[in-house]
Amino acid sequence: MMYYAVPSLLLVSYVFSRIIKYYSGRRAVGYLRGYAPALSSGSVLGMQLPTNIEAPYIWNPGLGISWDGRHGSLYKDSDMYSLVPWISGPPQVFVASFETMEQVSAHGFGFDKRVFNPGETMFGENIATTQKDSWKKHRRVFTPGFSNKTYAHLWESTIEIFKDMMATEGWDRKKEVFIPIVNRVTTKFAMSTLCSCAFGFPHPWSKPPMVGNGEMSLLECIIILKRTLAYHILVPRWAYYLPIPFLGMIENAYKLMTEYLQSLIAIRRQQLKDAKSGDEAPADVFSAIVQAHEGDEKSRMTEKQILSDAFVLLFAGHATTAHTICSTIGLLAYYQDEQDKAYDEITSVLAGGRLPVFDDLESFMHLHYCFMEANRLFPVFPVVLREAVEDTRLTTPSRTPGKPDEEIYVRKGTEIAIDYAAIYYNPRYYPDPEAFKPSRFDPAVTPTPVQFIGMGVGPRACMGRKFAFTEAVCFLVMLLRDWKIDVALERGETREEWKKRALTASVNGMLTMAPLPVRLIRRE
Ligand code: HEM
Repeated sequence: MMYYAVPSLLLVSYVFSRIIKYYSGRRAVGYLRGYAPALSSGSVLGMQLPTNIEAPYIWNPGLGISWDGRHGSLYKDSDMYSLVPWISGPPQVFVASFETMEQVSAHGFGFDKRVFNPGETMFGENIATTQKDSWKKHRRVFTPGFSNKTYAHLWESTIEIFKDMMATEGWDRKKEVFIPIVNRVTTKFAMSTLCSCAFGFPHPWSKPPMVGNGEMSLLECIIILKRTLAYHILVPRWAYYLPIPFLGMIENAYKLMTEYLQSLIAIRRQQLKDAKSGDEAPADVFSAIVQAHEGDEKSRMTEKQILSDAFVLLFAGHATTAHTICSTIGLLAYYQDEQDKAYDEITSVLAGGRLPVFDDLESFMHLHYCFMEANRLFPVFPVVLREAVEDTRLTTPSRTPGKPDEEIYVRKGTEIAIDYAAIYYNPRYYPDPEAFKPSRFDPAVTPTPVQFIGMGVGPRACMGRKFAFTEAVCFLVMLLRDWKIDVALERGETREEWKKRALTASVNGMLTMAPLPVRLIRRE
């Protein structure tokens, strides 16, 4: 009898604790209508298990819930719904209206970055994860690195790296080039420009920087860390000492990245010291971060924070831009009329076939709009998370004209998911949302242009916005100036079938494009 009593008691108390979790979760989301999955959408456990988002019963929505549900099927008749998990994860409120997004993104309404942030598991607190005064400190440290001098240098470097890429790949000697996976090219390109202009060290196309005495490239090391982030959160430290090859690989990548960043920091400190006695010091973002180990209390950071910020810069600064340049190329390959408009703009600005200069940036507005529209159709972050840091009120306009705003009271600890994907695919905000229409952002064509929110809104909006636009526009000008981009069809495939195969994406931490095949045809 006793044999069964203990397990039964444990089972009963577990079930009881889950019931309490569910009901306190319902109270936390102000009893907002929604779903009761077993796991919350960002749950680490859920990332490893198969996901489903079919209403009415969603058991594991997974990180892809916003992207998979971008056409709004989960919202029914309101712009808010809740996910209250009963096994693991915090209660969540998903919001898909501009008004609520602004409320949650602004300071002072009781919302901030999440207290437990998976982005901190590897290297600790950094600019993208921290809150309040600590965040202000990180932001202050980064700011001088994002100057016009940086952008002008970035423009020049983009041109140089573009030429290096063309020569090294042998494309500059060809009339037609087949690129089976554009994603790889744009990733390497964005990494090269970031290394040169944010970190101040070269990343030649033929000889990318290596980590750990040539064990693997810097890019490969970052990719391993990105793909295995969930293990860092789930697996306890002691497990890495067990003879399990997979965990050994993660630990090795982590160790190599730490050593690499520490050596970069040491070299830069020395350069900055030498510069004080005459040499010219690099004035990039990395220098700004590295120098934060000295100075007053207001801006001094620990070695751990410096290392974590350097890693975030390395990651956020290349993967996001690479993804969006890749999707822009894919869309321009398919929508030839938009590519023609971009080409006409380029030939009119670069009359006489001259090279573009940084001062031309604002003249390529159609390319800006193409990049924004690519970001709208394939947002790198389909959802952005915040947390209620106090009990607070959340409102959203009613969908029924004349009815008062919907209002709920959320408890401290509730996660708010700003559903960018659902906003972007909502015809109320972006008419004909499936279509690639860059001119929807253009005030000269659309009297009330739509809003660009793809780099966040409010004080936590993207620091690298101008960096990304400068690089992307310059890269696209260089590419389209000399090459017509076209879809690369498989035998017997139609353009429509290519679109279904290639212009598609899935969530893998962030949104990831499917392998994108294109052809480049040299312009006469
Ligand atoms: C197309 C390219 C990019 C996109 C779509 C993008 C998107 C975003 C978004 C949506 C956020 C806000 C996240 C939130 O509210 O929680 C953000 C923050 C950030 N981004 Fe970007 N980003 C891009 C490029 C870059 C680049 C090139 C850099 C650096 C060189 C960068 C550095 C950062 C940093 C440091 C933050 C954190 C800001 C803070 O919390 O104060 N991003 N980005």
